[in-house]
Amino acid sequence: MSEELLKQHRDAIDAIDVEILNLLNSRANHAREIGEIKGGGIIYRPEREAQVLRRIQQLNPGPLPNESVARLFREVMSECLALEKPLSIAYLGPEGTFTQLAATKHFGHAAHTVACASVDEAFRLVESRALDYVVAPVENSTEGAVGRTLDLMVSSPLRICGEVVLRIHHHLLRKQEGVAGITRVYAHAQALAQCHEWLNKNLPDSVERVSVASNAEAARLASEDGQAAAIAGQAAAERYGLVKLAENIEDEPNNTTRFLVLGHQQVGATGQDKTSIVVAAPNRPGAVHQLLAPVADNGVSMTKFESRPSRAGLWDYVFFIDMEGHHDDANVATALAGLAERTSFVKVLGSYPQAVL
Ligand SMILES: C=C(O[C@@H]1C=C(C(=O)O)C=C[C@H]1O)C(=O)O
Repeated sequence: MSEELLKQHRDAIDAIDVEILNLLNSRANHAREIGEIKGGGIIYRPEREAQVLRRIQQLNPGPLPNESVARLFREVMSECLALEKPLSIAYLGPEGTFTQLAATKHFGHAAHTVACASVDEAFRLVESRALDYVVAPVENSTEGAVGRTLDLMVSSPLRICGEVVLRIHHHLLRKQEGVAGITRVYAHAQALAQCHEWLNKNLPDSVERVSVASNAEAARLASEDGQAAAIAGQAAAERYGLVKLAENIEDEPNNTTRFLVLGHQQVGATGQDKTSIVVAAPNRPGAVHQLLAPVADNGVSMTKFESRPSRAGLWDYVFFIDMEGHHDDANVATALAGLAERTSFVKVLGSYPQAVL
């Protein structure tokens, strides 16, 4: 190893760090000025943040991978925004849930995440403006829709302003090493389902599977109960000081959850957006097909179609539809107008930038 060469590179890094530091602070000063111009109005601008991240990735000359530069700039923007006004984000707690991880992935570490007892409470706190945004899981690649989030969106005044996609790794966790003496395993119902095959193969039938409100709650319970194990993620394992007995026990290697970010604002178009709506279709043959004709006729791609009981009558359904594009884009606007003519109920839940990270 050449000590001289090492020193030269470290001196260069020291000089660059001073430049980066000064540039970061000039950026922060501009953000603060922008905060003044916004004058107490809406500070967080998801469309602008998505554009910043996409542009950085397009301009990236390497060797840092696009994902890394996007993560770094995500944090830079988070700190700049916090100088304008720190954001508060409601999520299903306790600390250490995947939803908290999703909130931090989307807003960066300068945002203040607030654990709530339920998704309902998280929605309520944002609806009453006690907190700024809510992050809630909406679908999982293995287990499908998260019904409660869909149901809440039907009547909530909140609008979707972003999406977060997170790879979900589950681990079998316990207070102490070894599987001997485990009589129950705590987990969220979705996690139990996502690890169903693994559990059948690796734990005796006598181990009771107990469904609890969240994966972090499962970890918390296991931290107080020597006869229990929990299924939860890395963050929950660290938060509750648990030992990992088995890693990545999800049955599907690509197990991924999609979360939505909801707040009080409408988000402008970025050119790479999604629009989510919920519609009712009359209960008669061909109704859904007819309802969707304007979507196909206007060349709008549907990325999701999900039915839920409407709660209005037996075997009455509402349909959650995600499509590519923004409601201000001409083809989406025409499709939405066509849909509205064919049904008594259509609600635009929001148009928002497609996930960048
Ligand atoms: C600086 C702004 O405010 C926030 C911070 C941003 C940033 O740091 O680049 C971008 C969008 C906003 O969420 C802005 O609106 O441009």
